[in-house]
Parts: sequence; structure tokens; C-alpha cells
Amino acid sequence: MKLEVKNIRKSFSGNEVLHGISFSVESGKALGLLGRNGAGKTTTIRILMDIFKADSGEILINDKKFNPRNYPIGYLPEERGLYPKKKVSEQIIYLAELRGMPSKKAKESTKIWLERLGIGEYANRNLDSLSKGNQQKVQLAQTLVCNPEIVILDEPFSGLDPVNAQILKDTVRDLISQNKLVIFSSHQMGYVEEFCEEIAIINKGKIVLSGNLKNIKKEFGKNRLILSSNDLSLNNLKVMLEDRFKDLVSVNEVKKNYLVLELFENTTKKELLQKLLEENIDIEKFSTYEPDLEDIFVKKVGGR
Ligand SMILES: Nc1ncnc2c1ncn2[C@@H]1O[C@H](COP(=O)(O)OP(=O)(O)OP(=O)(O)O)[C@@H](O)[C@H]1O
Repeated sequence: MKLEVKNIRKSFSGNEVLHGISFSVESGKALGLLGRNGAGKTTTIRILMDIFKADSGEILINDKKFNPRNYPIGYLPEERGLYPKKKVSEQIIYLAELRGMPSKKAKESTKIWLERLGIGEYANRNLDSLSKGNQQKVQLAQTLVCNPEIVILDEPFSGLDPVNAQILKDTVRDLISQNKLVIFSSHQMGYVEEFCEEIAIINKGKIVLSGNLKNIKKEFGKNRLILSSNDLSLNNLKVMLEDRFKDLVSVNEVKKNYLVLELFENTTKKELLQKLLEENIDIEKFSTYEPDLEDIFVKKVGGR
């Protein structure tokens, strides 16, 4: 399956908050929808789920108009909407049956998911007697109980401790390997980086970067190198480069343990290395720069 979001616009009371959002994702892949608070992630997801209508633009699945009611979708909304005073397993079974799952299967699948997410022991407890993180896992069980083909998770990691975040990461990895189509929103880059093949960064209602994460990293790292020296501090190394190497490279950034350099168009790595050796610099690190997603995000969005 291929899901395409094309040029979506949305206003609230005359104030446009999405200015033409486009991205696409296929089965067997996860797309990370990234952005700062208020960027437009949840609004985009609500439009995908047909909770809000877009003012213009379209959403297609395999080139046809997408209606979420016609597809097996698991949706974890940002506002977690289960019944606080009802028993955990009862409400998951009830919601699975509402979505058309036969009663016996709903019971089996609920049991499997509660066990798998490590909350089997709470099956007969009222939801509001569980901790926030465990309630979040109940919501996740509810999202996945019907074995959806499309999984949409709005901020699934919020409120989870590292152990539970790991359980969720393993679950998402399994979904990807079972050829599900996964979309999730987050402003936590680490999670996205671990298993998203595709990303779309939204800033102030616009996509500022989207596509295959590996390719994006390659493009960002192009012509960039890291350099540090055993005998010069980073600041002294920077001053020296800006003085004697100004025709070859520019210093892009001073990181904690190294400088990030950008080679000018006609300079090769080999040439730079030779010149550095000629200057008798005791090189500690000299390698291709591989940006992490956080670097890319900060560059594109200008802050965390
Ligand atoms: N129902 C609504 N009525 C009016 N404005 C809204 C409504 N829903 C969202 N907005 C506005 O749309 C913009 C985008 O909000 P949205 O919730 O989509 O951002 P987000 O990226 O999900 O943020 P966060 O990470 O904080 O959840 C914000 O300026 C928000 O105030």
C-alpha cells in the first residue's frame, strides 16, 4: 500500500495552520512526522483520520481517494480516549468487537496484546487505577488489537519510561517487519532515527524536509568532514584553519570534541589532508561527517 498526502491546507477561524502538507509512505516502512510543538503534526494526523476536513488537497491510497473507514487502521490519538472506570480488558474487547472482530478473537487478541506489552496482570483492573505509562500501553493494545494494516501513532512515546519505550520500539519494529504501514509523530529525534526509513519535518505548517532518512543524511553530510587535533585546542584549530586554509574549507560548527568543516567545491579530502600534514598538525580525528537527525532538525527548524 502507498499512502500519499498531497498539498493539504487547513485553517481554523481564518488562520491557516497547514500550508500545503505533502508526504508519502509505503507498507513495510515507518514515516516519522517531526516538528516542534504547534507545528501541525496532530492536525495533519486528524485530517488523515478524517476527524477534521482539509480545506484543500487530497489523501490517496494506491492512487485512490483514502477513506480511513474502509481500511484496517490502528490509531493512537494524542488525547487518550478510553474509559477510566471500566476494566482494562473489557474495554479493549468491546472496542475490538465494535470494529467488527468476532468476540472469541477479540478476547484472544486482547490477551495476547496485554501480555506482550507487559500489562497482562492489570487485565481486570479499572483503567484509572493504572499508572500513566501503563494506561498508555493499554491504549496501544487497543490500537493494535484488530491487527491493523495501517498504524498511526500520535506521540506514542510521551510518558513512557525507558523500559516501556523499548517495548514500544520493539513493537513498532515488528509492525514494520510484518509489512504494516506506520506513521508516527514525535519531537523526540532518537526514536525516529532508530526505525524510520522516511521522515517529514513540519515547521509552522509547512514541510521543510521530507524523504528517505539515509539519503537526507548523505546529502547533509556531503562535503563535510570532522577534524580534531591532539596538539591544538578546537578554538586554536579553528583560528588556524580560518587563517591558512580559508581557500579550501570553512568551519561550519564547533562540536564538543571536533570541528565540522565544509570543503569548498574544488577541494578534495586528500588535498586537505596533505595540507594539514604539511602544517605538522597532529591529527586526532579526520573523517566524513555523519549528521544525526537532531543536527538536521535543528538546522531546518532552528531549535529544538
Ligand atoms: N481545533 C483547533 N482550533 C483552533 N486551532 C487549532 C485547533 N487544532 C490545532 N490548532 C492550531 O493548529 C496549530 C497546529 O497544532 P497541532 O496540534 O497540529 O500541532 P502539533 O505539531 O501536533 O503540536 P504538539 O507537538 O504540541 O502536539 C497550532 O497553532 C494550534 O493552536
